[in-house]
Amino acid sequence: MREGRRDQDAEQGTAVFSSGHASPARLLRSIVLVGMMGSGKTAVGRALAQKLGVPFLDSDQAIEEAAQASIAEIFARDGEPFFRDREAEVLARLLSGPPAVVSTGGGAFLAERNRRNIAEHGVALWLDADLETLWERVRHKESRPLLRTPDPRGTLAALLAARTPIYRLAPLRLAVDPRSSVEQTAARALALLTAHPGILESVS
Ligand SMILES: Nc1ncnc2c1ncn2[C@@H]1O[C@H](COP(=O)(O)OP(=O)(O)OP(=O)(O)O)[C@@H](O)[C@H]1O
Ligand SMILES: O=C(O)C1=C[C@@H](O)[C@@H](O)[C@H](O)C1
Ligand SMILES: [Mg+2]
Repeated sequence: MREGRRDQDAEQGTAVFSSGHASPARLLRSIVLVGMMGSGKTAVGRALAQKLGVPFLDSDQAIEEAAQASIAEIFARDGEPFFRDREAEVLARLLSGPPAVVSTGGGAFLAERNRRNIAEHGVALWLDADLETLWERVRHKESRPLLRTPDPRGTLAALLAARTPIYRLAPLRLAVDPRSSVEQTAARALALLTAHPGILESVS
């Protein structure tokens, strides 16, 4: 790790990190990033995992690897219900391992079975971004099949409105500041986790 020490704790098999002035700490539960497409779950999740010295896992990427197909291809070929079943299976598998940062697909937290699984094995952290920020980040990408509509911005707005009450069920929320870089947002996520009991255990 660039900014701090990273050891592998032989007994626990989990990483111990110390970054900047913080004391060394061990991640006790997986951090599961939830929120809309474009909120930064993948980008921020990867940076956060690096800071914590734990594996980074992404349910969308794991589905694509297992299916040897892109998410857009799976949606087109097998339909959304099939994708949601694979998403639940993959998420359960990713959550069954040692503590990690797990980024989910934008719809994963909507399913009760996934919320239950996440609460059992980890803690959900909602990346709460506003419509403008989300739209700026997703508008030039073709990879999100749910936005392949005649009015993708309107679709994004409708999804945001419908999903926000469910994302609010996450125990942790980070308001995404569009002026913050991925690195700065990951640092803010780490500060939030450090302040919340039961997530990081001091090992000093
Ligand atoms: N804090 C940030 N600052 C600048 N760019 C960002 C930030 N967070 C994410 N991005 C960029 O926005 C785009 C979307 O981010 P990302 O793919 O991480 O979203 P996501 O929440 O994983 O979306 P999905 O649910 O579709 O997987 C990417 O190009 C990413 O690099
Ligand atoms: O918001 C959603 O429902 C989705 C978001 C992406 O991460 C992918 O999981 C897929 O495109 C569906
Ligand atoms: Mg993602």
